[in-house]
Amino acid sequence: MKVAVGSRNPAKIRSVETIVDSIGWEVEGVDVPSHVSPQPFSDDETRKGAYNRAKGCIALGYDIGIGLEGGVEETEEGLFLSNWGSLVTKEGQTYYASGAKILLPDEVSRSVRAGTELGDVMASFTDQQDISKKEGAVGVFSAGYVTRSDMFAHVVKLLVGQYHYDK
Ligand SMILES: O=P(O)(O)OP(=O)(O)OP(=O)(O)OC[C@H]1O[C@@H](n2cnc3c(O)ncnc32)[C@H](O)[C@@H]1O
Ligand SMILES: [Mg+2]
Repeated sequence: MKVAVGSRNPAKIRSVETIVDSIGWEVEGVDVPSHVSPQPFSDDETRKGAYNRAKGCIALGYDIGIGLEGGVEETEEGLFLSNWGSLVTKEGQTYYASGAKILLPDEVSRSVRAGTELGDVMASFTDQQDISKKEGAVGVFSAGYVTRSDMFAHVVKLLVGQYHYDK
């Protein structure tokens, strides 16, 4: 089974590898377009980005494409992190799962609303350039209890699990 993750971000690739290694799926990280803005601003946009990435993998000839997308969602309480995943098969089966959500601190939300990508805001907030490829905002603001890879690994379990339920 040739499986691709629609991203070169090691935090995303690792989260898929962790889950599918044991079922014998080979995984590659590939560059595909999300066809949404670099910083999605709603659940819908984030979910679409995940789906488009998964479809992009199928267009490249893989049997299964997995798309993982990070975004934010405005609520009455403030700006929440929003994460989505989608798994698409070459036969056209499509699955969705969303990831954990946490409220972002005001200081971070202000910069994101003003137009800076969350990854860049987090890089200056933590003084670590590649934080989005490591523990991510979710890791930082959960004191390391749930890293970006942990969070996406849960999404991938939900995706692969739904796929297996159907088989
Ligand atoms: O290379 P890709 O796959 O695009 O990986 P990315 O880190 O840019 O991730 P997304 O496009 O899915 O996320 C959109 C933006 O939100 C940022 N982001 C989302 N979740 C994050 C998190 O937990 N920590 C840091 N940045 C995050 C991310 O860095 C981007 O600026
Ligand atoms: Mg991105």
